[in-house]
Amino acid sequence: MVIGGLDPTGGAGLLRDSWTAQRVAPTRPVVAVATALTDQGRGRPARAWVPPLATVRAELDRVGALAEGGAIAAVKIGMVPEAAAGAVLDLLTRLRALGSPTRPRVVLDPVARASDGGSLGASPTSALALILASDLCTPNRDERGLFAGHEASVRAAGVAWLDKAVEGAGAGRVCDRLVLPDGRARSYLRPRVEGPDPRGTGCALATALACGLAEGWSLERATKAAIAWLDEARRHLHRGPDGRPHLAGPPGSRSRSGASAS
Ligand SMILES: Cc1ncc(COP(=O)(O)O)c(N)n1
Repeated sequence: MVIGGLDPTGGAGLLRDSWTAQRVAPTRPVVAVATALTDQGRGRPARAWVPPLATVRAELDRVGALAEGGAIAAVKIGMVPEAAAGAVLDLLTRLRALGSPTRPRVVLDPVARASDGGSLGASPTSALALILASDLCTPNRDERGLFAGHEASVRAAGVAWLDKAVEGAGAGRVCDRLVLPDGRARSYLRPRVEGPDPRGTGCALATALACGLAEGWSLERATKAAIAWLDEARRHLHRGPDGRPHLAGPPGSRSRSGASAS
């Protein structure tokens, strides 16, 4: 289950999530709800529009009903504009009320800005409310700055935290750090994959992680597997319709040449 914005270039957002889930967990059906339509990648800052809120709410209600029937194993949430934040929070509150094993696990990848510029996500206050109602939050460096000082409430809410690309990994290396709600931490230190930084890596990692959680894996195992999957995927880039390097498209699509697109 993926909830987020539609980036028509497929670099990030719902298309990226859906293609990632199809590659990582090909037998699992994907259900998607669009919280926004975006226009990005023409050398201008990204712009976003929210579909009629009643439609978004109706779609999220449908997801809530599917989850109550035990049909949703995991949820990945990406871009949530301010106008849709209340509706998504209502869904997360509804999911949290479900008992195990019906309750889907929720991975939230906060999206504040597009890498091309342009603000996309909800206010830090609304985003924090969504974080506190999820199971794992995967902010990038800029986004985690928005939530500095809230670590204690995040932990108290039972939410794990994955810091990507933490400082001090050393030359040619990269390290992500998972902090569990009980304070235990696990570091994933590995060689950096050389080459351009493609779009949508945050979306892809969070979705791959949700796919692992859907299998019933622990956070540590799902994180390790998702990081390994993304590191490999970074080796197979193509130039997207926006001229930027993208991860591969849906399974079966050819990875076009021009992998070193910048
Ligand atoms: C709909 C949507 N979701 C997420 C991102 C972040 O991705 P990126 O950092 O590649 O701009 C984005 N630009 N658009």
